[in-house]
Formats: sequence, structure tokens, C-alpha cells
Amino acid sequence: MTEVIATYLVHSIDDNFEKKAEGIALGLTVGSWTDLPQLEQQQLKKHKGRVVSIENVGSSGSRMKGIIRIAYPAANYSPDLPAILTTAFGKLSLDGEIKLVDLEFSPELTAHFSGPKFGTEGIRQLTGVQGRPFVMSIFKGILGKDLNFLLTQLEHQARGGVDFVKDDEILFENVLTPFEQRIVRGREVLEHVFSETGHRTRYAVNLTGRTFDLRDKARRATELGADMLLFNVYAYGLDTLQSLAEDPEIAITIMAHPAVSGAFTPSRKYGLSNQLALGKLLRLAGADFSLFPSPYGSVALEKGETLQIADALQAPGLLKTTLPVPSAGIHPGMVPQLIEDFGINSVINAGGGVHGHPAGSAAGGKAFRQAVDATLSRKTLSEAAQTNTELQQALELWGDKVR
Ligand SMILES: CCCC(=O)/C(O)=C/OP(=O)(O)O
Ligand SMILES: [Mg+2]
Repeated sequence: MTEVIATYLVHSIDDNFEKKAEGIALGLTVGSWTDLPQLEQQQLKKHKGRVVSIENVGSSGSRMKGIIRIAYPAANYSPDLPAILTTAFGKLSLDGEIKLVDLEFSPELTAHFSGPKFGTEGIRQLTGVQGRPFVMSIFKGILGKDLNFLLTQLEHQARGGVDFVKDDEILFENVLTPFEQRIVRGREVLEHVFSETGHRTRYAVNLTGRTFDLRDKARRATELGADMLLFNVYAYGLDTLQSLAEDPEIAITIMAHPAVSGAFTPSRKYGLSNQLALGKLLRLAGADFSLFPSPYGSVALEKGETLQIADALQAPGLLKTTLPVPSAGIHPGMVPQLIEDFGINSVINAGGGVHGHPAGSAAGGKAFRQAVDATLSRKTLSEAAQTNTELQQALELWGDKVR
């Protein structure tokens, strides 16, 4: 059956979850049922929502907690995320203490989504990076600074051996560091570093501006030789991301940033789960990378939640996999834990943990690469620090434990 099954966490003053479930299944589809004439019931049967399961999962304060799963037939909506989200959690999202925890797509429905254009394996083939997690750094302190400042910081990050450098999500079109100049001049800098060191760093430029201009701007970026695009997906919308990812003329990877998603994910009683918002839906919409708060950074999520996000991004399935990028407050001392938690099909991402290094940004990148090498060769960081100055300096500043 072509359908989507929504899983809701419901908090209710009573445990009559059957009534609530039936009310949702009908209310978001055919409206009413038992009082309809037989003929009408027959005609509407293919549109009726179906209660799949109900589970009472205890209580929270004065509320009973229930998990309700409802199936919505594909006959009711067009196969796109705006329609599916509005069907499964449109008006219902306004109706009290209810959280959308998951959406299960049938294979037939999933077939309508292209998913990531490159995905994990495509990114490994593109970059030649195998057998280790990627390392990425983030521009910091760019607002109000000119292009030379940005290019100098880019060169330092590249000389530190990071695989990717991303714009910070708060860098928009501006007269000091214009989008197209960042791409063209940034490329020159990275080619120069490559010619000198043999190391290639790729730059994720922030795709910003009005929605209807994004496609042409992204196509222009591709023409100019941009490597990657950063995209604040929830400031725009999932379907905007999907339209960019599906465009054959935008033949570069797209990195989804979680900005704004905190407006509707943290509550246990309302909104969307992070595994859905920063995991499954971004993979469906075509993100090659998905950034999310790590379990031990400066805007931490619970570890279980981050592992669910990563699993939604990397689980085997019809779509290519999206690289998880646990972020925020990351420093080299966290590398063993990051690799233990997220494996090598992930991106180790840091801004302050690179630029805050006592010996500067290049040393910060080197410290991360040294920490990755140490971890993969089963050395402790303190052992590796004995022969790696940059790592030693990083551990002296930040330590080698996660909080
Ligand atoms: C979850 C997003 C993290 C982010 O955007 C960012 O800029 C992190 O910077 P640091 O915390 O590594 O300095
Ligand atoms: Mg940022």
C-alpha cells in the first residue's frame, strides 16, 4: 500500500488514546465515517486514515503518554514534502500536546524522492578521502571583515589539512565578501595551497538570498567552480532544498545547516523530532551533509537523539546516505568519542576548536587531523601528543575528554 505512516507522541489527561487515534485518522482524512451511507463509505475507503497501533507508554506529571501510529493513504496528497507534512502534521500540529516523532514512507512513495545527489560514497569518490572521517572547519569572525581577511583565514584553514571549510551560517550576501568573489577568489587560494602542499580543501559557500533567486544563484555558483553549498534549510523549507538538490545544473554537494530548527524540535510535547527534522527529512530532500548539535558541544543534544539522527542519515535504504556532521563546541580532544559514536562516515566539524588553537588556525586543523590519525591507529591522544606538537597544544588547552 502506498502510504505514509506517522508516529506521534501524545500527552493526554486521560489514556483514551483509541479515541484520540480514531479522531486523528478520520479528522485528517475523510472527516466522519460511521454515519456515512454504505455507498459513500465504499467511495471514500481509499481515502480513510488508518490507526496502525496505539501504545500507552506511561505518564509524565499529570499527563498520560501514548504512542499513536496513523497511516495516511497516498491518494490524499501529492508526493511532495509540503503535502505530506501538511497531511500528517498540519492542523494537528496546532492541536495540543502532540509531537511528530517519525514518518515511515512506503517504497513506492520514497521512489518519488531523489535523495542526496552525491551521498557519502559520492563524496568519498569526489574527494578521494577513504577510511577516515572528514574534517571540516568553519570561518569565524568574518562579519565586517574584507575579502582579504576571509581569504587569509581560508588559506590558514586549508594549510591545516582540513577537507572542507564552510561559511558560517550567518554570512550572507554583503559588499565586503560577496558570494561570487568568495567562490572565485577562494578557489584561487585553495588551488595555490594544493599546488604547494598537494592537499585539497573544498569550500562550502553559504547559498542565501530570496527563495526564487536561489536556483539561479546556485547554478551560477556551479559555473564559477564552487565546490559545495551550505544551506540554511529551515529558514527556507525542505522543498526548496529538494528543488536545489534535484537540479542537474547544480552539480555540487549541498550541506544542510540546522539553523531555526530549534524553534520546533526541543520540546518533548510539541513539534518534530530531531531524527525526523535533521535526519530522515533532510536525506529525503537531498542533503549530502546534515549538521546537528553534537551530544557534548556547546548546544548539546542528548546522545540518544544524535545517534537517531545519524542512523536516519546513514541507514541502508533506497536513497544514498547523508553524512552526519555533529557540531558545536567540538575540539580535538573529542575526536575519539566522535569516532566511537558516529564512526568514520561522518564529518568532524569545528570553528572555535580550530581558530582557538594557541598556534593559530592551521595548527588547529593539524591538531584535528593528528587526533583522527591517532584514534584510527588505536593510539591515545596523549600518546600521539608526544610526537605531534599541535595536538599537544590543543590538549593542553581543551583537554582530551568530552564533558
Ligand atoms: C550546529 C551548528 C554549529 C555551527 O553552526 C557552528 O558555527 C559551530 O561553531 P563552533 O561551536 O565549532 O565554534
Ligand atoms: Mg555556525
